[in-house]
Amino acid sequence: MSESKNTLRLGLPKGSLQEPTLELLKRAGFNIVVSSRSYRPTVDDDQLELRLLRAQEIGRYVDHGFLDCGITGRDWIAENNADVEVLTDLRYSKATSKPTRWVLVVPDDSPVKTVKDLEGKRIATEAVDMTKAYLAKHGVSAEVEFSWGATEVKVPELVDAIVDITETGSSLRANKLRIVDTLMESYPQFVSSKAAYADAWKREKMETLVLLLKGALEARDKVGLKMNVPASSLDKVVSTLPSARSPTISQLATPEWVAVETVIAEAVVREIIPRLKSLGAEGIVEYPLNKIVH
Ligand SMILES: Nc1ncnc2c1ncn2[C@@H]1O[C@H](COP(=O)(O)OP(=O)(O)OP(=O)(O)O)[C@@H](O)[C@H]1O
Ligand SMILES: O=P(O)(O)OC[C@H]1O[C@H](OP(=O)(O)OP(=O)(O)O)[C@H](O)[C@@H]1O
Ligand SMILES: [Mg+2]
Repeated sequence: MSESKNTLRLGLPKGSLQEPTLELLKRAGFNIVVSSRSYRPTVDDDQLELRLLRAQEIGRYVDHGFLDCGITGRDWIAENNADVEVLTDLRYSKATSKPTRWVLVVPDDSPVKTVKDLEGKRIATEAVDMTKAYLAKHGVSAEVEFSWGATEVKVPELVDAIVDITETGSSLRANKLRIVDTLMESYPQFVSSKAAYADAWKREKMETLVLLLKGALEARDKVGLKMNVPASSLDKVVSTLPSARSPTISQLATPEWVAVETVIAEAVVREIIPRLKSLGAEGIVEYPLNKIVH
């Protein structure tokens, strides 16, 4: 076991968050290979030592110091009451960039309208403590039973309501379920043990990782756009571009033309390009971005 000072042991979540997390690390510049059945992925950075663990357990293992740091959902860090340093929220999810939501859910045709209607009833969930704390906050006394998963199938035959995860809502629709309330929103977080945070080398390594991960996330839905524009329509072109900062404008060799370069949301490109074209822009080039670091 290499316990040398210059190694950072990072836990990555197996399960729902595995693929999006490896994809994000790849965009951040780290190529990770997970061979089948192996929970020790390899990475092209010999200062990193990786472990794949259940998302539910990473917070606890960081707290206890088996891992220096880890990426896992804020929901499980809170549920485990893990005493860790949160370096950052990482705004990605399984399928979209929306957060995971833990929701109180009943069958579409249930008479339950608010949490108060669950007085004396039964609720199944994987997040028992979160659910108990929520009921206590609302002064409702109901039985909360732990569910190992496939929780949607348990209403209405086994329980009156469930508290489960939703992202896109498709599982709820498929199971004809209705949301009564939201208990928590969660994104993955990058967390560190107190000891790793106090170690100058580890802390710097983690801060670099966080910078690269955030840069990769920031660039994810954006593209670069550059074009040549007649100087006479420059003002109109600039007001068409929804850039957060002003675009870069450079003079071309011919005085009547300028080059414009900017970063915009990929979602608006298909509307903007025809407008730029109609304003006389030429040589419009759209290119992908790997990272944006502010
Ligand atoms: N559909 C989803 N969309 C976004 N995030 C999700 C989704 N499902 C789970 N997550 C997030 O992934 C983490 C792990 O989720 P969960 O507890 O459901 O375990 P899992 O990895 O899906 O394994 P399993 O559900 O099979 O036990 C949590 O932090 C959760 O917020
Ligand atoms: O709103 P949606 O986008 O449909 O996401 C919600 C689903 O995602 C999770 O399941 P997961 O993929 O973790 O499988 P699981 O049933 O094994 O937990 C969760 O338990 C829901 O079933
Ligand atoms: Mg799951």
